Order: sequence, then structure tokens, then C-alpha cells
Amino acid sequence: MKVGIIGASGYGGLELIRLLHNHPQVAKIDLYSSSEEGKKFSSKYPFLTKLYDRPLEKIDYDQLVNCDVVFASTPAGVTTELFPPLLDKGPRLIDLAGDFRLKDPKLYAHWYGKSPPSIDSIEKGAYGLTEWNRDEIRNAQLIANPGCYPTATLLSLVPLVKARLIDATQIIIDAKSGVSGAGNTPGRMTHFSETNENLTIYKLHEHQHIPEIEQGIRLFGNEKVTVTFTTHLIPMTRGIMTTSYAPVHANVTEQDLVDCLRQTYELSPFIRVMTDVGKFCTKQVYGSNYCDIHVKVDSRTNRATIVAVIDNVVKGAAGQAIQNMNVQFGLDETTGLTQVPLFI
Ligand SMILES: NC(=O)C1=CN([C@@H]2O[C@H](COP(=O)(O)OP(=O)(O)OC[C@H]3O[C@@H](n4cnc5c(N)ncnc54)[C@H](OP(=O)(O)O)[C@@H]3O)[C@@H](O)[C@H]2O)C=CC1
Ligand SMILES: CC(=O)N[C@@H](CCC(=O)OP(=O)(O)O)C(=O)O
Repeated sequence: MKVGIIGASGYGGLELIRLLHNHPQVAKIDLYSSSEEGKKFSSKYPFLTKLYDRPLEKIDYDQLVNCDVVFASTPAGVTTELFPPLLDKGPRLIDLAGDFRLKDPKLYAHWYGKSPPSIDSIEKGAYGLTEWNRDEIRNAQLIANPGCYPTATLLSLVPLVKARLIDATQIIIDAKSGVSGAGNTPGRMTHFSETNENLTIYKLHEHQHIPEIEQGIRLFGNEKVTVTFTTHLIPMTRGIMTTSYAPVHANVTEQDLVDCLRQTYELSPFIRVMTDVGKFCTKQVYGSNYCDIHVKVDSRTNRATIVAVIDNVVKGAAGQAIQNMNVQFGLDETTGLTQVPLFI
């Protein structure tokens, strides 16, 4: 397969390169840049010396149409323009940004503050939460890869909502991310001296992933809800933990929740449901495509605490994007994604 990566120099792009490099079905990876075309990639990133010494290429439709897959890992708004002319021209398109995730263009305009793509192109896109949408993903020309926070949140909550085990109207999600989630563009929020030894709550009640989470719960869990969702920046590089709280319905036990999650994900190689854990942490998935889920019911309050961890740049971005590519090309879902987590 010939693969093109637009936004190759960003964090999502670099992670796509790292994972696709060892993908047995990928023969060639073209690296595109909107600002540094012609620059030798390994002079920008010396860690890629002897691996990617060639120059970055100018974004060029004539070249892109010859790819089997084009990934875009670009800021929101870019693929709204770049992708529609490539639709139905040959390559499968996989977008790591938010442009095509929200089915209602008014929601995209409101939460991202940008003009949405055309309805036609939104409709051609499949929401790429692999474990919940394999059939659509398999046949879609365009995949809207989920946001990092919605990935962890939806994977852990949807089975319990769908089975009507928790009260979805009362869900509260407390989420935390490492700073790589903000990408490699320097900004005040990720400045070392303001991130190190610090904990920041940000985009309070304004986070662009709120409508994506609500849409996912509606589409896959069949419940129309509004959620309380808060995001925090943690002084670490990779990792997301989402901690969700919801009342359990009458006569539902902790074992019912565990059984529901286990049965739902029995055939999903990247979802691990864990019980009896003394410690549950982001490092247990670091560098891997796993999403680990842990659930416990507080018998005093009758509320469930549902925790999920992912690596934001792997399962939350590049890894899930490659998992979706595997589904599209009829490959085993785990192809190229069998990395053991880097725990120490
Ligand atoms: N980081 C993460 O954990 C996650 C990120 N995402 C989403 O994935 C996307 C990429 O994120 P991330 O890699 O972190 O971001 P980065 O800021 O690290 O990289 C974005 C890249 O996009 C390219 N770019 C910028 N402007 C344009 C343009 N106008 N046209 C084409 N390319 C452009 C840049 O490369 P160049 O200047 O060379 O073109 C840049 O390297 C974002 O939409 C983000 O929200 C989703 C899930 C998780
Ligand atoms: C730590 C941090 O800043 N994380 C980013 C996540 C970026 C992302 O996944 O957002 P879209 O793909 O929806 O643009 C944020 O909270 O906005």
C-alpha cells in the first residue's frame, strides 16, 4: 500500500510514521507539508536519520490521488478544504482532526468556530470509533477519526448506557490529558514553566469534544443526553484518563457492569476490562493501542465510577486511524499495532 501523510511533522503525523513504518502492508509513505516542503525531514527531526532522510513534499492533488490511503493530521478546518476534491477519486481518506466528526454542521460551526464542510462530504464520512462502527468504516471513503477524549469516554460508557445499566442523564466525566494532546505548536498552555508542577483545568464547559461525546452516546448507546465534561492538563507527555460517574439503575450490581463490558468487547483485541486492580494508570497503555477500562460501584452512593485510559496519540489518534485503515482494507485489525505498552 502507498500511504500519504498530510501534517507529517506534527505529533499525530510523527506517530503515524512510527506505527506505519513497521506495518507489513505499507510499502511507501509520502510525507507532505504545507510550510516546509523541500526540507529534509531528518534535519527537522534528527531522530529520523537514516529512516526518513528525504525531503517533505508539497501538498499536490496529482500525487495524493495515487495513494491508497491519505491521512491528514492537521488543525481543524484544513481537511474541510483539502478532502472533498479527493472524495471518490481513489484514495481512502482518514482525518485525525474534528472536521467531519459531527453530523450536524451547526454543531461544528458552534463548537469549533469554523465553517463546516458540505453536508454531502459529512454524510460520506464514517465516524471512526472502530469498535462501534466497523461496518460503516469498512465501506467508507472518508473516516472521521474520533477525538482523543471521546475515544476513552465513549469506549467505556457506551456499553453501559446501551444496556441501560447506568442512568445516562446523570453522567459526569472528569478527563485528564498529557500535553502532547495539544500538538507541537508552542503555546502558553504547554509552556514548560506553566505546565510542570502544575494542574490546569481548561475549556470549562466549552470543550469541542462535548457534542462529539453526546453524539456518540446517542448513535451507539441509543440515549439522547447532555453530559458534564471537564478537561485537565497534566504535566506528562502522553496519556489520557477519563473518570466518569453515573448512578446505577435499581438492582444493577458491579458484576453486571463488568460482565456487560467484557461481553461487549470479547472480540475487540484492543479493549481490556480490568478488575481487582490496586493501581490503574495511564502508563499501562503508554505507546500502545490499548484502551483499558476499570469500573467500580460505590455501594454508599449507588454510583458507578468508570475509568478508562488510552495513549492519546495512539488509540486517541494515529493508532485508531491505522486500526480503521486495517478494517477498510480487510486486514486483521491489529496489523502493525501489536506494540507492548512502554511501562518503564
Ligand atoms: N495530539 C493529539 O493527541 C491528538 C490530536 N488530534 C487532532 O489531530 C490533528 C493534528 O494534531 P497534532 O498532530 O497534535 O497537531 P500538531 O500541531 O502537532 O501538527 C499539525 C500539523 O498540521 C500541519 N498543518 C498546519 N497547518 C496546515 C495547513 N493549513 N495545511 C496543511 N497542513 C497544515 C503542520 O505541518 P506543516 O506546517 O508541515 O504543514 C503541523 O505539523 C488536530 O486536529 C488535533 O486536534 C486528535 C486526537 C489526538
Ligand atoms: C491537551 C489538549 O489541549 N488536548 C486537546 C485535544 C485535541 C483534540 O483531539 O481535539 P480535536 O481533534 O477535536 O481538534 C484539546 O483539549 O483541545
